Amino acid sequence: MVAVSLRALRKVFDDGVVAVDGLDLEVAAGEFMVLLGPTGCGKSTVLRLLAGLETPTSGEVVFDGVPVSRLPPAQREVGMVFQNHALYPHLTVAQNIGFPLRVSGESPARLQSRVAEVARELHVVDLLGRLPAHLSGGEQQRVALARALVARPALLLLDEPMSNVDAAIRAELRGEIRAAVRRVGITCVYVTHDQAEAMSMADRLAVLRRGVLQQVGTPARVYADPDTVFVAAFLGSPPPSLFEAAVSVTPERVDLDLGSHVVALPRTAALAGRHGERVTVGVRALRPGDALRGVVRRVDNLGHEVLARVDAGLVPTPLATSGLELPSRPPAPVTHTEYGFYPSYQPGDRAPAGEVTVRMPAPARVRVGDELGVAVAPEDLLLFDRSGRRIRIFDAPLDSQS
Ligand SMILES: Nc1ncnc2c1ncn2[C@@H]1O[C@H](COP(=O)(O)OP(=O)(O)OP(=O)(O)O)[C@@H](O)[C@H]1O
Repeated sequence: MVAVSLRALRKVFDDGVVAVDGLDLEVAAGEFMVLLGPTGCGKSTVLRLLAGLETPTSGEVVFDGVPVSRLPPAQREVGMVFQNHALYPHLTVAQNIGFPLRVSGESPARLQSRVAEVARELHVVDLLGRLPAHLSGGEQQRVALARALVARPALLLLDEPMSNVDAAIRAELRGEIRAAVRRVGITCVYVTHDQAEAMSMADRLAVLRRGVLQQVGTPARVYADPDTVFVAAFLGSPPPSLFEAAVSVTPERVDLDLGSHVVALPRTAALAGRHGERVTVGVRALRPGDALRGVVRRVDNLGHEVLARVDAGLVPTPLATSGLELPSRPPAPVTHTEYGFYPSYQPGDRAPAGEVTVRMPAPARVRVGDELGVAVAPEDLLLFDRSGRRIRIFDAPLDSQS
């Protein structure tokens, strides 16, 4: 197990693309770190820099305190599984797993014992005699992982390893991969653009945007306490609504004017100097109540709960202000209740303009076209300034009465 430090890491490709821009990141020995971000944000480039497949333009990759940026891949003790982790089709599982050791000239006895050992760890002992064509997607995945681990690397790098796997078994595989990595006991950096994968697998996750680190922390912390509007929007299920509001500060009170409704906010230092400022507000899911009223535009029945999208007449944040370059698909018009165990939302989806999501325990008698009241409490609101940085409204009360 190795501790990894990335120090002011920067990678500019020959065509001028800045893929990684001043990245500082610490990965503790034995930690499972997930790099998360939209396509093109530089995740794979970071992994390739760790593996030694790319050389940094500036900055340093450090393993256990030792700079390794100039070391070739073979000297870094790194195991990798990339998106197209093709197994060799004419070799058995055992031969596939043992392949890296055969190439490095390992003795047959040692090769065999090591293959047996890693096959036990990855639960593929029963598959050793099979050809890859006779394995399920999940089994191929485990074999690829075994092959990456057979040489006892100090660091495991996984780049969207499940992208070729059926969506249906991906959730199960997440748990399997996580458990296998834990059994083996190895530092791991895992790249994905799938927030569910990141949230369920990471010890900590690092959110990247255009090569710049946005936030790093435990999934629970980053989800609940995002530093930027980009992070809030990227880690949202259901997708957050983003809308505009104005702050009003008087000696007595602080209010947030949503247009159709005013919410009293705590009198805290974070808001003191912001009278008249327009802010971006993010909300994930609200409860029924009587603060806002609107018409239900969409209903998702998830079995255990019901999500209703309510057009509450809020002023949507322009995409430019939100800092999101995520593809925003036009919302499909939904004229009926959608049933399903998982929301049909994709990472980066946003609620359509002016709509908020209301979460209700199932069963809930709500239909498209109904009018619904919505509660809004200050705790539901994530506020961001014009640059997209979070305004933490519960920090530092202005006085003891607040
Ligand atoms: N060899 C290269 N030459 C020039 N530009 C490159 C090269 N490799 C990557 N890039 C660019 O660097 C940026 C980051 O790419 P990278 O593959 O690291 O992103 P990513 O977040 O892993 O995306 P994805 O999820 O699509 O794999 C992109 O703009 C990409 O086009």
